[in-house]
Amino acid sequence: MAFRTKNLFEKTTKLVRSYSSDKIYTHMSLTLNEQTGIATLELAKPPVNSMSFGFLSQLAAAVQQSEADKYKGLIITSRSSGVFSAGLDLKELHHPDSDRILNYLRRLQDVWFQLYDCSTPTAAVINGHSIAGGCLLALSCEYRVMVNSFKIGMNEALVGVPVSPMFIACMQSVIGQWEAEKALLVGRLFTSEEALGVGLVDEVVGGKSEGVCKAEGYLAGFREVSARARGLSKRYLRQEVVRDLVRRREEDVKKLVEIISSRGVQDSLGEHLERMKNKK
Ligand SMILES: CCCC/C=C\CC(=O)SCCNC(=O)CCNC(=O)[C@H](O)C(C)(C)COP(=O)(O)OP(=O)(O)OC[C@H]1O[C@@H](n2cnc3c(N)ncnc32)[C@H](O)[C@@H]1OP(=O)(O)O
Repeated sequence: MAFRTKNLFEKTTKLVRSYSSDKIYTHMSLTLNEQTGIATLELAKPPVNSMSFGFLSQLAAAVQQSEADKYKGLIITSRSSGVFSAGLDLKELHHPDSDRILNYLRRLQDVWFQLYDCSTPTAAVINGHSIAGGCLLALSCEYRVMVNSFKIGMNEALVGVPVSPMFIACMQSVIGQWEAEKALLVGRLFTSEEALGVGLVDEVVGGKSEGVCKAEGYLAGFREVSARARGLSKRYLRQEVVRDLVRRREEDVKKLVEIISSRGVQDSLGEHLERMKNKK
């Protein structure tokens, strides 16, 4: 089989520069299978694929690349065997500079809109823990297959941070209002099997390669379907959620900055970071 690893930086220099002056595509790789037209985006920011400013910029560029090059599908997975993504980089949220946190959250919104609203068929192979922002990333894809023995969910309640509207919208759209409420208000992390039970993931498998096969199977299901009609239908199906969040995005981001910067939330974040340090 012919595989080609793209140097995304080369192809998207202009785009990437407009997002960030960070050196780009150091935190992930995008590999196109030229036979199937399906690309795999492998997250590779050790140790836990935390979503720093630079990570989000690269993710945005990779999603744009998949649209621009009209990939037949995009599979998002992790190079780590234990963590899909630990979510937002807690260091970005703790004692933030006011301009940086504003731009950071705006970038998070941008990435989410791009991925959630992209016409490219998307699938997540969740081959490790997938927490908060990591769960958002998986839920923004159309199809999720999860390797067993890991945890997935949005733990904001346990971190002491409110769950933001786009996280809520995504969770609601996948598991429904009541299940979302029950999970989000206590920051529940589901095992792979529990996630399957509640519909948070579509399949549970024994390992990553099996997961990739399942994801390829899902994406191959669109081979006979008009890409244009499919892309438009996806947008129509998701437009209500997108429209509402686009309309209120600036209001949401300013409110979130205010909340995150508050003394109580900063104290909780500090305690959470301390707990993680001390668990060793
Ligand atoms: C929109 C605005 C509001 C949004 C609010 C919240 C959204 C979020 O996404 S907040 C992030 C929430 N995520 C977490 O709370 C995850 C915390 N991490 C874990 O539970 C574990 O690390 C995990 C289960 C993912 C993996 O466990 P291990 O494999 O045992 O690794 P370690 O715990 O030893 O971690 C290794 C190393 O990584 C650091 N780390 C972990 N998570 C994060 C993170 N989200 N951001 C930054 N850094 C993180 C951890 O502290 C360790 O660092 P060192 O001690 O320096 O090695």
